[in-house]
Amino acid sequence: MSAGSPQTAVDGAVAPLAVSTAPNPVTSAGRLAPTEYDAILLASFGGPEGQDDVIPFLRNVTRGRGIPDERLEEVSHHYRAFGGVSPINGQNRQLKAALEAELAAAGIDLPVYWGNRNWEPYIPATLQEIYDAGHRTVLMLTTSVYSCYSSCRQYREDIGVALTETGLAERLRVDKIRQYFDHPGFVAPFVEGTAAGLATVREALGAADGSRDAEIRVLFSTHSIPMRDAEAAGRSEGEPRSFEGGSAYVAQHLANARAIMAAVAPGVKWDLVYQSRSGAPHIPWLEPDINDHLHAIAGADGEGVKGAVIVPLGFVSDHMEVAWDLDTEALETCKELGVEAVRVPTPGVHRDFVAGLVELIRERTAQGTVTDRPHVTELGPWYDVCRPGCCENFRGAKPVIAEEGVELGTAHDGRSPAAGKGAEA
Ligand SMILES: CC1=C(CCC(=O)O)c2cc3nc(cc4[nH]c(cc5[nH]c(cc1n2)c(C)c5CCC(=O)O)c(CCC(=O)O)c4C)C(CCC(=O)O)=C3C
Ligand SMILES: [Fe+2]
Repeated sequence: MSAGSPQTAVDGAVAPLAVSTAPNPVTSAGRLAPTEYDAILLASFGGPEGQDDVIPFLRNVTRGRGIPDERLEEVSHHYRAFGGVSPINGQNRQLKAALEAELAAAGIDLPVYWGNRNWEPYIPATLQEIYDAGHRTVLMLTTSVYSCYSSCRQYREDIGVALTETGLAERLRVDKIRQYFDHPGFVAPFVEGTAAGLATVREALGAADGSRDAEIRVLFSTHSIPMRDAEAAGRSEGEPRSFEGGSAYVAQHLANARAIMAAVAPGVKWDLVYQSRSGAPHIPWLEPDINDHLHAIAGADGEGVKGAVIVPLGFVSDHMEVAWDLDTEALETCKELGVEAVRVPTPGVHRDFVAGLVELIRERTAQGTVTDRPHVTELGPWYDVCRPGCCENFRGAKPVIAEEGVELGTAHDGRSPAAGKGAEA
């Protein structure tokens, strides 16, 4: 793909995202019938709230994951530089408030509870709070949207372990909203941000007319994960598909990036790159790293890239992985290389994103049955209930929910209306 004359509008106009509501015969095998839920659980990563929390938080995150002490030491400095406070909790409080307001505006009477994997409020305490308030049928919405162990199975395991440890396994039903990477509510803010970012970089190069687009690269950035996890993402006995790049995680990002570029600037070159690698050096993770890639395309022997639009496609909010690894490190690399760069916002509390989350809730509830499941890639809409064993945990099986053949998390002790479960025709 090369540009001499730009193949794209330079006035900031974007083409509409190609949204499909066609059912996917493959993933509909993992659908649940509409259900009368009585609470939403907003589940997230969690982060420290002060300097004293930093080390205990990092120990929570890395427990049993084989992350070297030097890496923990290194990452602790990122948090220390922010006063020990991760932006993620504040962002989740804002998201919860925005979701509550949007649900109320839509006339949907569902309370929203918040629980984290790695910091207070912890998921087990939140499940207990939900139960004590009399709710029995819970729909979990996670702030992590793609398929891989860290983004999907680990959340399902944390609920499985929490239900088991709190003794609520037979008393509380917890289902999960599909991985929603390709829901238009998640993708639309990136379309808007990428178009604006491209306009800014063109202007910085003195080429608002797009005449230097051949020197601009859009870099879609996501969290690196170990190759073994990447290969196991979305893979299971029941999954008939093979995925581009050998990984559902990779394929989902590539498909999203294509959808965004088709809407924004079909003539501009782009790449998928990775960030925030941890783990021992001899263990292979997804590459290229964003900083290495910037050197490769813009350095002395590079391809002459002079402008970069950095799109944090893997993330829902501007938390530490964005604020540090992109805004501090990657933008610094761009400066060193003389590359004009902008970092596009994450969905955060963008109105399209919040409205999209309410749509995702509505497609699952019997209260306001919606059968459309919009998606902007051919991979989705993703499964409501995962295929057996998908996104394998190589460190040993744990109790898990929202997986075919697994009963855990499907029972409740009866306050809320009995809800039929099973795949829809
Ligand atoms: C796929 C993915 C997402 C995106 C999906 C999602 O959002 O869930 C994500 C998000 C996040 N990751 C975060 C922070 C950390 N992740 C770590 C470590 C790791 N992440 C991994 C993967 C992912 N991580 C993996 C494979 C590891 C290695 C350890 C392991 O195999 O489990 C470590 C340990 C130190 C280090 O190695 O960096 C920290 C501190 C924060 C909070 C930021 C804040 O505080 O604002 C967020 C949102
Ligand atoms: Fe992480």
